[in-house]
Amino acid sequence: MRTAVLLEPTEFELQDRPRPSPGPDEVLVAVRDVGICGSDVHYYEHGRIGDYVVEDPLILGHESAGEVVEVGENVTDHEPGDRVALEPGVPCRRCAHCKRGDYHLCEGVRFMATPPHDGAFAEYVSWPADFAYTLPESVSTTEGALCEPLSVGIHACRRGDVGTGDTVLITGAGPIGLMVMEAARAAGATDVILTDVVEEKLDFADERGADLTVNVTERDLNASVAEYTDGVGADVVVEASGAEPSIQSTLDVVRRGGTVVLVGLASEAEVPLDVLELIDNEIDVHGSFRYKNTYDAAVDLLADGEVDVEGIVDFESELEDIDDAFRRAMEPTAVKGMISLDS
Ligand SMILES: NC(=O)c1ccc[n+]([C@@H]2O[C@H](COP(=O)([O-])OP(=O)(O)OC[C@H]3O[C@@H](n4cnc5c(N)ncnc54)[C@H](O)[C@@H]3O)[C@@H](O)[C@H]2O)c1
Ligand SMILES: C[C@@H](O)[C@H](N)C(=O)O
Repeated sequence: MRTAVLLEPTEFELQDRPRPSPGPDEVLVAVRDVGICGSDVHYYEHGRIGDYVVEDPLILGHESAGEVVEVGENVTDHEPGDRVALEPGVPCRRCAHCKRGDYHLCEGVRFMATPPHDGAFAEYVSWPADFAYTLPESVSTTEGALCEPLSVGIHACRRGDVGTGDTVLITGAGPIGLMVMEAARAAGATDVILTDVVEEKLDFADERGADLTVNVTERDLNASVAEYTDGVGADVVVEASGAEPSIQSTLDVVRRGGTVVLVGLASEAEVPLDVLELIDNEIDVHGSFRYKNTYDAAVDLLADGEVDVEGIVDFESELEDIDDAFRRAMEPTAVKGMISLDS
């Protein structure tokens, strides 16, 4: 099968590798669509994310969907021809975190495209059947692949307990910020504010229905939020940029008694936050790591037309053009690139 393998930073090689066989509890999936995520781009550029280092050639790509072509002997709920979205993180199922239901926190998780585990820029992937979610006729495999970033958005909104009538401020209008906007709307938020430092990103967020966008390089965020919320502040602030000044600004724009959800990964592990402000204003601060139990919800939201994910795709490429696609994904105005495979 054809694969795109990252040999070292900025160097992909197209390789033919043996097609995998499904294990007894697995499905073999002919991959159709794979999104390019910021973490793929980071591995491509730098060869590492924190402690995760690409030491051996690695297949990137963890936002994927395709068609089942073969099933293992124990698999009863999938059959060849099913179109499925693949949840990329498979936990050990046995540790304390898995047993209490926090399988996304499993320390033995096998997460696609996180070294040393290969991802989905390949013609075929063999994957546990219970981490493959059947897509109804109305949901495309592009949308199936984008269940992954949508899941990050759903989980962040669940962590922030976003509810009916809420005003949600999202810092960072990249794909994750945009997916948080979709999930927040689906959860009942009536007012969504997005910030960014790139005007084109905010124009795009406007087109997608943001109620207010703020370019923080040009306008004072506190004043803009105060004006929009009559001085109250946002009910929930979801930080989706990873930029230190943005993380610090969250406490200034959340309302007293509100919630801050940190999704963006800061380049520095330590970011000063005013704990007295946090205590005085009784602000809940939550980390949000990947997701759990979101794929069924994501597929249902897509089937019901409650969210739009396909609209964030700004370019598509073939596997053979993966180098160009990654270079394009690195442009500051790029939002979401997809690699399409036709087996
Ligand atoms: N916690 C998780 O599970 C999880 C999952 C996926 C991604 N992430 C992280 O979430 C963040 C967003 O992901 P993405 O793929 O959308 O990244 P991205 O880089 O495409 O988007 C980030 C956006 O933030 C904007 N930005 C930069 N500085 C800013 C500032 N000071 N204020 C407001 N906006 C600013 C950028 O212009 C960009 O549009 C990244 O840090 C990523 O690593 C976390
Ligand atoms: C969750 C996923 O999208 C993220 N990029 C990660 O590797 O954790």
